[in-house]
Parts: sequence; structure tokens; C-alpha cells
Amino acid sequence: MKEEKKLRNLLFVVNPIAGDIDKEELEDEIKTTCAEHQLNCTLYRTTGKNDAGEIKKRIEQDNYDAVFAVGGDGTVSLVGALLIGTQTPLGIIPLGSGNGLSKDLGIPQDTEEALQLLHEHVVRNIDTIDLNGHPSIHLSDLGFNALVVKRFCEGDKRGPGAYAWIALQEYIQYEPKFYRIETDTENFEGEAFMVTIANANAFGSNAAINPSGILNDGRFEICLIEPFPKAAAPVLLYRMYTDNIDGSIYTRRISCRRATVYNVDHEVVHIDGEPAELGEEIKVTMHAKSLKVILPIPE
Ligand SMILES: Nc1ncnc2c1ncn2[C@@H]1O[C@H](COP(=O)(O)OP(=O)(O)OP(=O)(O)O)[C@@H](O)[C@H]1O
Repeated sequence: MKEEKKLRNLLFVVNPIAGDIDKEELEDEIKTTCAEHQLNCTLYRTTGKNDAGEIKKRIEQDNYDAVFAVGGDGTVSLVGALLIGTQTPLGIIPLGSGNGLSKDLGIPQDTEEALQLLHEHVVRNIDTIDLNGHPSIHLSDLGFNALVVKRFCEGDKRGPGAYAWIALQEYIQYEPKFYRIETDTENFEGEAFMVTIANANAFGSNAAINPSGILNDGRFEICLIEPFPKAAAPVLLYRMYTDNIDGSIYTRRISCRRATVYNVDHEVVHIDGEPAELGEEIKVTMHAKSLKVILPIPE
């Protein structure tokens, strides 16, 4: 196996509010681990305002060997988007409410184990996708889940419990919306409960919307949940949590390399867990193996 370049100079982007977990102790742990392995470490704490600009400035000023996102999927996307197309790998110390991408990548969810990646790892390339110029590394949605994500981001409670409570409240009154989807393989026109544009497999909650998706195959999947009777919801959820969504008559997945999604009813959208405004016509393109990521050494 090719010898990995040793990391020397690291930037850690720490989201102090992610997952409702106090990060002070962790910051000390990061500093200690770096000192033990003679690594130079810089910490940047996100503020929620113009973080992308601030981090970009730091990356341009200093020659970092890797940038670690310390937080949830939003923090991972923020950092990952800045590293797409560069030689600088993205590291992840998962500390959010859900940590979907890190789970799909097999990154340890235990902080101490994840910190081992600073000195023992491999670097691999993964695909990213682009929605009207906005990068997406994990999963983006139109429809029900996007609405829940929007309400979650507007609220002041974090964590999986807050997310589940909002989902339940919205589910009771949610009506499917109309979409037209054209891809290089198949087309779709009709109502859907939600449309997921998936580079990866599962949401942070572990619900697998795209169970067989591969992060470096040069393809993405459009996962549709079509209108279903309210009574079918528990079985649908069960299928998602048991990697068996394709067994449902209410779902379909389109694997493709490019797509245009017409969001006819102007339904809300999120990209990797952050609400986004994309207009009615959404062009989705694939950037194969465009992001380097730091992963555990395979067993
Ligand atoms: N200092 C801060 N104060 C308030 N909000 C912040 C701050 N730093 C970042 N944010 C916000 O945190 C959100 C990203 O959080 P992140 O996704 O990392 O964690 P999470 O939501 O707890 O976890 P997950 O996405 O895995 O469910 C962004 O909306 C960002 O604007």
C-alpha cells in the first residue's frame, strides 16, 4: 500500500454549538494529541457568520496538510466545500447531532478513536456533487425532510430529540409536492413526499435513504418517496433503518451522472443539512473523486 504523507500542520474548525456538546475539553484533547505527535495545530471556532470566508482566508495564508471539521454535518460541509478540487484532505472529528457523512465514511464516532486519525490514516478521493453551483458532499433534499431541517435550524434546540419532535409535528400536516426530474438515465414527473439527491447513503439519524450508494463511483442517486397512506409510515421508516428502502412500493431510486430537478411547487431545499435557495430549476452535476478525505486504515 502507498505510504501516506505524514501530516504536520493542521487546522481544526470547531463548531462550539454542534450536537449541544461542550467543546472546551475536546479542544484541550486536540492540542495534547497534536503535541504528543509533534503536529502543529491551529484552532478556528465557528461563529455562524461568514465562517467560510474566514476559514478560506486562513487556508490561503497557511499551508495546511489537512483541515479537520470538528462538529456535525453542517461543519463538515462548510469545510469540505472549501477543499473540493484541492490537494488538502478533509478530516472529520464527529461531534454533531447526527454525523451522517462521517458514519458513511466509516470514521469512528468515538472522539478518542477519531483523534487517532491525526497520525494513523489513509487518504482517499470521494465524489462531490453540485446543485446550481452549491457543493454537496452528503445528502440534499427537497420536500418533507428539507422542511424539518429548516424548522430545526430556525429553532434553538439541538440534538436528535429536537429533530424527531419537529419531524412528528410537520408530518401530521405535510402534503406531497410536484416535481419534474430529467436525468441521463431516467425521467420522473409527479408528486413526491420527498426527493433526496444522494452522494452518500444515510442521514445522521442512520435512516438509509440510499443504501447501495457508493461515494466514489462517479454517480449519484435521486431517491424518491412517492405519496403514501399515513398508515404506511411506520413500515417505510422501518425499511429505512434496516437498509431495505427498495422493498417499498412507495420508493424509487434513479442512479445517474447528471440531472435537472424542476421544483415546480417551490418547496424548501437543504444541502447537506443547511437550508438553501436554489430557484425552480436545479441543475445537478457530478464531480468525480474531487475531495480528498482522511479515513481509518482499512482492516
Ligand atoms: N458559534 C456559533 N453560534 C451559533 N451557530 C453556529 C455557530 N457556529 C456554527 N453555527 C451553526 O451551526 C450549524 C452547523 O451545525 P452542525 O451541522 O455542525 O451541527 P449539528 O447541527 O449539531 O449536527 P448535525 O448536522 O450532524 O445534525 C450551522 O447552521 C452554523 O451556522
